Amino acid sequence: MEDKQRSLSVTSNEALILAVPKGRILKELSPLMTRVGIEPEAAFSDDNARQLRFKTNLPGLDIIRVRSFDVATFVAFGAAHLGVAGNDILMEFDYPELYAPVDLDIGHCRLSVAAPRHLAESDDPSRWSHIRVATKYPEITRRHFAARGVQAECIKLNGAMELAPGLGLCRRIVDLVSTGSTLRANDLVEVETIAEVTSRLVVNRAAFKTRSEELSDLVERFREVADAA
Ligand SMILES: Nc1ncnc2c1ncn2[C@@H]1O[C@H](COP(=O)(O)OP(=O)(O)OP(=O)(O)O)[C@@H](O)[C@H]1O
Ligand SMILES: O=P(O)(O)OC[C@H]1O[C@H](OP(=O)(O)OP(=O)(O)O)[C@H](O)[C@@H]1O
Repeated sequence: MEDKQRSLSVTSNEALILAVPKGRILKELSPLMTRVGIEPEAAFSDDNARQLRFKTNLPGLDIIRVRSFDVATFVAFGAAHLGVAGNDILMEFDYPELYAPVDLDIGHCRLSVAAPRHLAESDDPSRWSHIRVATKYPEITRRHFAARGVQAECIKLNGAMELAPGLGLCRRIVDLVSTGSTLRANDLVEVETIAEVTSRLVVNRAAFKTRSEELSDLVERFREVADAA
């Protein structure tokens, strides 16, 4: 309780900015932020509000709410000092400016290659030299297949990848899988796992040097809460 009421040791007039993803991760992140002692202003929980930047109970900390992929970009370019992003997104951008010190143990899923059931049953991956893949993750996909000498031609989609094989866009997809129900509902099967995914606390490396006291304090608070979960 004492921890929760601790204020930030602010070393600059400028508020620190925490970028959080809207959507599914926010549902898991909100109780974690409460345990860290961060209470956003009321408009943050109002789905109809058009506001994107919010004050918190901590005078030196504001929150911005952005698309999950954009969290990494805001933090990498220093527009936000820290944020929360899945390691799927961190792997896709591979920004050297990002430091990801805490696994928050939320947003569990995996990034996998999937194919129609009938194809997977007769497929021989050792014979592939070129494949076409629909995905939201073209960089991870290219790197993954290039590592074993396969050229992956990626078609970038932003959602509903599971439709692509059935409609002749490609034969394989790379997408996130959690329960597997989206794959099953579209008659696809997982062929291989590329990476296990959870969400991480990410910090801009330059900001971590220039505002180390405040940022280390926040990182430690998130670490304590994640470790206690
Ligand atoms: N089915 C899932 N189960 C658990 N975690 C998931 C799942 N799908 C995605 N995630 C995690 O949540 C993050 C955001 O998911 P997604 O890209 O689907 O965004 P969203 O919640 O639909 O919001 P938006 O597309 O508007 O940013 C992903 O980067 C991943 O880390
Ligand atoms: O294995 P499952 O439990 O079915 O979860 C996997 C689905 O979850 C994610 O989609 P999301 O619901 O976020 O939709 P979107 O990618 O179309 O935004 C992912 O892209 C899969 O489609």
